[in-house]
Amino acid sequence: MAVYTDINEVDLKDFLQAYDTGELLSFKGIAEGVENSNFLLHTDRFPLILTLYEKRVDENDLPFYLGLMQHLAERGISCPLPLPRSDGALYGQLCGRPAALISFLEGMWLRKSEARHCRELGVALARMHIAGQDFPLRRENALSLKGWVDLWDKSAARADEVQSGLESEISEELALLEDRWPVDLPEGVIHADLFPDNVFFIGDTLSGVIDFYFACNDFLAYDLAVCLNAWCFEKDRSFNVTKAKALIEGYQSVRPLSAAEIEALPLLARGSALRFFLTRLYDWLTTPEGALVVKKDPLEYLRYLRFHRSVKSAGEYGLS
Ligand SMILES: Nc1ncnc2c1ncn2[C@@H]1O[C@H](COP(=O)(O)OP(=O)(O)OP(=O)(O)O)[C@@H](O)[C@H]1O
Ligand SMILES: N[C@@H](CCO)C(=O)O
Repeated sequence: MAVYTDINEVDLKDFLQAYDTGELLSFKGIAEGVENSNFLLHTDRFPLILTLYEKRVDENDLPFYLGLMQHLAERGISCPLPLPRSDGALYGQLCGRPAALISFLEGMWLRKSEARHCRELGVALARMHIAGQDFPLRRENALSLKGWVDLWDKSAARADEVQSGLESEISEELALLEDRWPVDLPEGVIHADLFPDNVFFIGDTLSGVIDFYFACNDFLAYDLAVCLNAWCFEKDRSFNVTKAKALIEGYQSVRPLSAAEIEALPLLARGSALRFFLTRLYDWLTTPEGALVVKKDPLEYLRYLRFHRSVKSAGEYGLS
């Protein structure tokens, strides 16, 4: 899954009238992803991805997400390019949902990544941060401290159903992060969800980045912390320092980190682990049994959170 909203040919053809796509030849739902409904369209001119935006995407944020993709693509970052409608708008409405067409990117996401891929990822992330510096729109990170507190307020009372002791452990963690969260690190536009399934490779070469629907303005080093969690733990949940070192070295080959960013990395990694723990926990507790969506395991991120809590300095991530 993810096709939450089904579409039919008549509605789709009507929607496509506002675009210059050529003739629709076929369309099919894409099973992967958990947030939005995605379809692959073939026209007599080019393949396209159609996305219908679901519960977590606020329509007011679409100009930011779609404008950002356009901005980055114009600066040579390989990411989907939104196709404008003939009236210039970057999205329309289909089956009662906001919907956009974006270019199809070649490549596949890696089911098993190696340190060399993490290095490429680091390079691409830093290039993206630099290309985003002059993006004129702004979007606060709705899933930073305040968002974490809101999510926790909705889940805390039932957290011990998932693992005993969670309620007190996470409450303490949140209080600590609220107390110590950095205030003055370099900021910019971040992707904020750069998991392996959002990064395409052709062979060993990174071919593109997708899914900008959590992008926002926040600390640049926080994006690196998201990648440390999403890319540098093995299936047995052990931390792979070789991958972390490669990721950070790749990043620093384009954008060197300041001393303050390096010092803050373990704390940022804790925050990032907590962010994904909390969204997963919320979904775990609220998604009805039998829903056609893969529920991601919150406890995976609890493990990562505990790991970073034990880290004394960024040297443990392979930084020399
Ligand atoms: N521009 C694109 N080019 C090629 N394939 C794409 C593109 N955008 C999306 N896809 C395909 O659709 C799938 C789901 O896309 P995406 O990750 O954006 O969905 P999502 O529901 O927002 O998922 P999640 O947030 O869980 O990663 C991708 O794994 C990929 O197979
Ligand atoms: N990448 C997220 C899901 C999509 O936002 C997670 O793994 O929890």
